[in-house]
Amino acid sequence: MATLTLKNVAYKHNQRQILQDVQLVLSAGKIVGLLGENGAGKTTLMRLIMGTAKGRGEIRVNGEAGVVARKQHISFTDHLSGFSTGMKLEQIAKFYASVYPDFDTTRYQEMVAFLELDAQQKLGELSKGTREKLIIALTLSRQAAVYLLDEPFSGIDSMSRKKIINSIIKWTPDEAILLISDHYVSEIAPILDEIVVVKDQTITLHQATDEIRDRYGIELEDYYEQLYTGGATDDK
Ligand SMILES: Nc1ncnc2c1ncn2[C@@H]1O[C@H](COP(=O)(O)OP(=O)(O)OP(=O)(O)O)[C@@H](O)[C@H]1O
Repeated sequence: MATLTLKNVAYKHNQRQILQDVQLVLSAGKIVGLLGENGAGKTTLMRLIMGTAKGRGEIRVNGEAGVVARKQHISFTDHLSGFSTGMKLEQIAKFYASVYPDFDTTRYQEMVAFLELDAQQKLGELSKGTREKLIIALTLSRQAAVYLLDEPFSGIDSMSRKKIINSIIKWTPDEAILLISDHYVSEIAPILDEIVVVKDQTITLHQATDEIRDRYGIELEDYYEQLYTGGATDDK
């Protein structure tokens, strides 16, 4: 079963403390919202989990702490920055299939059809939203324990958002952990099992969404808003 644990994780950039004292335990079968304001450190946390940023502390995925072993269990597409803009989508998919033995081409083709991507289009021709759809298709087409989606809804219109949410529900394996970051919770609230809030350089809250609704009798959006206006407390 998939597990992701972070113990005493800290990260500095140019002498500036970005994250510190980060503790987190996530277990299999959960869709987890990683929430926080601009610059809170959500992307940094994903890059630390993936091993593309190096910090202090211990990060384990399925018990593996070493970066190479850990990476094999994680599917994360870091903004496709390594690909040239002239590459066609079908070439990118072929590259993924050749590099990742766990890449499921059938699943990818299904997602391409569902998200209405054009395999002949070039990366540089994609709109922001279409690019996000491609990232989701590539990321979820791998068979991994942990999936990381970094702000898949930025710049996305509401129809595409619904499609993306539906693809997440349909294609995220039941036994995996999906960590999905966003500034706002409203867009993804219906599919989240847990939320993790990054604030003041650390994780200030990790709670099940059912518990929030049951205990406080309010929707996730309102609860999250209260965290910033001082109304909600974390007494976990
Ligand atoms: N490699 C880096 N180069 C420059 N700045 C960095 C780097 N790594 C972290 N930072 C800084 O760390 C802070 C957190 O950034 P990060 O992108 O993780 O936040 P975020 O929560 O994902 O924000 P956003 O929601 O705006 O994407 C920022 O102040 C950023 O400038």
